[in-house]
Amino acid sequence: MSQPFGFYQNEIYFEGLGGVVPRFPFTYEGLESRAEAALGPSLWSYVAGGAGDELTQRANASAFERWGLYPRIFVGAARRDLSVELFGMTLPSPLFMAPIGVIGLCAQDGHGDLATAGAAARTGVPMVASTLTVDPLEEVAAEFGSTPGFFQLYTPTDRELAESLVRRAEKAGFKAIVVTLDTWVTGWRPRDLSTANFPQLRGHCLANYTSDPVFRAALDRTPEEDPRAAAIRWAQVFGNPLTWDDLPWLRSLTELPLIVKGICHPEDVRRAKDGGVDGIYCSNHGGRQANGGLPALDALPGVVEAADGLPVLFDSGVRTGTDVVKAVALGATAVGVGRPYAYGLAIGGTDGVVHVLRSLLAEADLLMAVDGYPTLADLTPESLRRVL
Ligand SMILES: Cc1cc2nc3c(=O)[nH]c(=O)nc-3n(C[C@H](O)[C@H](O)[C@H](O)COP(=O)(O)O)c2cc1C
Ligand SMILES: CCCCC(=O)C(=O)O
Repeated sequence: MSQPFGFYQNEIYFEGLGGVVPRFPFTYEGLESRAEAALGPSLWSYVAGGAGDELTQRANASAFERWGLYPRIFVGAARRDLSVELFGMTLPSPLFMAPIGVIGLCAQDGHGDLATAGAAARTGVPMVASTLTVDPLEEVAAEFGSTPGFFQLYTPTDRELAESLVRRAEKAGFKAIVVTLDTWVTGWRPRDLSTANFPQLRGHCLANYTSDPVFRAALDRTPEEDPRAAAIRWAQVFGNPLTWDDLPWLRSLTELPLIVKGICHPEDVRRAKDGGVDGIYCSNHGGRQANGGLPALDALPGVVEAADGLPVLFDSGVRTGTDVVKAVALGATAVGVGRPYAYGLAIGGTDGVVHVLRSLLAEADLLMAVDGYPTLADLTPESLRRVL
């Protein structure tokens, strides 16, 4: 095994001995305030904002406070192993980067998807690339190095286009397809409404569409000649209110592992499982879609139980390494980080994302060392106690 994740702490201290002041913040609040300054009001409201009065968004994060980890003694957790098996791959840790649409814009040069993919290559932490990347999916995949990447599909109403996107993702080397089910229409987002964000962002969402032969064939004039017509066509095909009747078709799209994202109800898990999916992704989209809902963490145990051995990916509210550990203890196979890495990207490009990922992993690793949980398998619901 390469050096433990917790070694990041030593690196920072060594640099400190040499008088080097850390470039990036170590708390979520620190990331937020630096990112807000870097992004400017419009992008900040898009990334930081959520649905309604953001009750669910806040509840997602505070749900982690209601669980406390028991320390175990005399365990000798000097060596930790955070590796995890997922869809036949061995990942160095349970951490992955959740899909973030138009994240490209968060980087100074506007190519943040490529910078994020570069951070995946450097850390071994997989990126789930959104359908809404600013650069085409093939260019994003080319930056992954030996780290596996997953492709997140927003299923268009044009089935042929959906098939084409999946074919391209397969060809580009993506290792799994994540179909997001909770965003065929965007939720009520007051911050985006007050900055009239979406019409502006829309122009940057199109790369995977305008580079697609099926999408292009449906246009009278090329997107280069008539970008407005391409944007209109995109708005027409983007959102598909899928039903259970569509699951067999989705399943037939690929031989790659198929994961459905946005699942919180155990009954939905059972139906998805019956439909032959390979993984369940428990998430409420970081509180960006529906407000007033259950914190995703509170939905996780029911999802895990119903998944009955099927891998469960989780996100929504993960802010620290201890959050990662708690989600694993509650049964998540892999844990997605969202906004924090977008903030790292805004602050420092690839280096900023690498910093956020390494910080999360170092904190998780050191917590497992101090509290006596040498492997992920040692973390179970019995390791936790409800504290509030
Ligand atoms: C700015 C932004 C854009 C997002 N875009 C997508 C997307 O394109 N596809 C998707 O499935 N989820 C998207 N999500 C949701 C994330 O994948 C994830 O569920 C969410 O960020 C988790 O919440 P957290 O960031 O508060 O932890 C987006 C989230 C943010 C913050
Ligand atoms: C039109 C959807 C935008 C990307 C997304 O999923 C989000 O903002 O949460």
